[in-house]
Amino acid sequence: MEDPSLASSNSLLRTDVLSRNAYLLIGLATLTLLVSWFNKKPKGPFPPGPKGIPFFGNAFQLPHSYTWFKFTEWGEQYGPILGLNMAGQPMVVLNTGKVCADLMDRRSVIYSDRPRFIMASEILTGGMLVGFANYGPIWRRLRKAAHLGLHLRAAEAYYPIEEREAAILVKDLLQSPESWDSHIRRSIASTMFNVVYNGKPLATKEDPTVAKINALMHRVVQAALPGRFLVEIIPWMRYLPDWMAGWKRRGKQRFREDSEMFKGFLQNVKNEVATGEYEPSFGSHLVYPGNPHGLSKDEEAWLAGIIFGAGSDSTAGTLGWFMLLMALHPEAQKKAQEEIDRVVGRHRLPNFEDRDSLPYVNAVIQEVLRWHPVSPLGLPHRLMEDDWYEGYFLPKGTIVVSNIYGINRDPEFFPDSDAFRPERYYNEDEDLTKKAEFDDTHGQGHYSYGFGRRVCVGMNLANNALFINIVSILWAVNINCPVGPDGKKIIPDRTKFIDDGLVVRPEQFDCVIEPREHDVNDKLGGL
Ligand code: HEM
Repeated sequence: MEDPSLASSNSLLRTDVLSRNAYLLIGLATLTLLVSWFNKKPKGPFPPGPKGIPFFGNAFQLPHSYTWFKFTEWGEQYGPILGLNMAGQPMVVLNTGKVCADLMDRRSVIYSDRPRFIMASEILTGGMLVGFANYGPIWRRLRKAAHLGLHLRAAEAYYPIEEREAAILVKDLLQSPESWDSHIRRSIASTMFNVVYNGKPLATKEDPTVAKINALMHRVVQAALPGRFLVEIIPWMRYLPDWMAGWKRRGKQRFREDSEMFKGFLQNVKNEVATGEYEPSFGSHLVYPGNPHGLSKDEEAWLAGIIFGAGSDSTAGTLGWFMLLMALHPEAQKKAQEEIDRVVGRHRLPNFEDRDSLPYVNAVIQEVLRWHPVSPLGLPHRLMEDDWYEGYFLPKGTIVVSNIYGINRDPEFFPDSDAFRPERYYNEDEDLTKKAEFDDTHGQGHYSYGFGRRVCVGMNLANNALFINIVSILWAVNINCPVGPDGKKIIPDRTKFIDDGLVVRPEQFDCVIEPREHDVNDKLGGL
């Protein structure tokens, strides 16, 4: 979704004061790039990759969608570390877990920066969007505060919110199963909103507050796309006075409005904390007097808002893949349900205390995350110093992309990798008491949460939300493919997806959701 207030500045050639001179500026940018290109003397060989065209290199060879398939294909041809030239900007794509871990985990001290996003990070979000922030003092403060509120133990404080929302989701699915996607999105938005700000469950996924935060996230992601703003190619334009640069003026105005919005949300939490009567939330942890994170008021407000924004669509998108995979794999669904019935019984909804006794359900969750990560290429890292790896020279400033989709399907670690097989998370005789080990996956068994110091800071919260929703859905309902007039199953196309720039989720598909027992609704209690 494009923000109309910024849209007028989105194209490179518009009727802005500057756009009249756009050709001149593009010429200047080209000249600058050419000069720096010819002056560059590489200190060693750059990793191999497809041959590009003069000056633009491989910039026009990347497809607009399914990029991860192309990277996987190139990886098979050129090796685990693929070198690309994006019009003078060196970029490497890492195609195995080992290379990702060697560089982004084990050398994280120089692989943890992000590429510079002038419009998206510096102007629209004042440098306070933790996921885009450069590796420096602001990011360190934000990340530390985020970690304090979301680490494994801290995330347990949000169990009651997650259990309540999962129960509401089940009730909604039983009432109007055809709207399953909306129910999932409402439930996760409500979970994340309450985890961050606390309050009441949200009534719909179209809640105006949520819609505003989502719009901001989309605005930022759109602004980060290559070619959106000329300033990304000619960085000195960042210093043009506002009266000369409409795009900058409008961006700053947006930033002021969004800052006010986020401060308002957090003020409500502050008011509650001041009364002494409040439920713990990420926000209450941030504003609690005496907390040691050292954030400014603006940083606090932005961190809370962005945690909501980063957590909602990613978790809901993963649940979308879960629904698809359950419709496609009734045998795995049945096995998980049998385990749940054995451990939990049929008289109550599952809860977090059941988790350790449900190894097969946990394996289903790992396999969903592995099979289709919502962020197939993660977020790009940027190399902060010259580096050497396996005889290749990687210059400072290289953009480093992890092909998470491809790595999660590396046949060496995940044989028959296209198959949905939760059993792969157990040892060979599929003894559910013995977990299989997967090196360098931060204990996850897949790479979907990224790497190094930039690894997803919300992964514990995401894993918790996925567990309680998945186990509750499987306890309550069966998910099946619809049957056509010819009596045959209508199988959803597992290769179709929506990529909205933030997450990749399956294209809308029909499935039949039915209660596992006629009185399942009565067992949900007084919701
Ligand atoms: C299934 C759900 C999720 C997936 C698959 C996912 C995946 C990712 C990935 C791949 C990255 C980039 C890591 C890197 O740069 O190497 C990331 C970063 C991030 N994620 Fe998640 N995420 C999920 C849920 C969440 C949740 C629930 C939250 C918040 C509570 C969250 C907050 C963040 C933040 C703030 C960053 C930026 C970290 C930084 O740059 O320091 N994510 N996530």
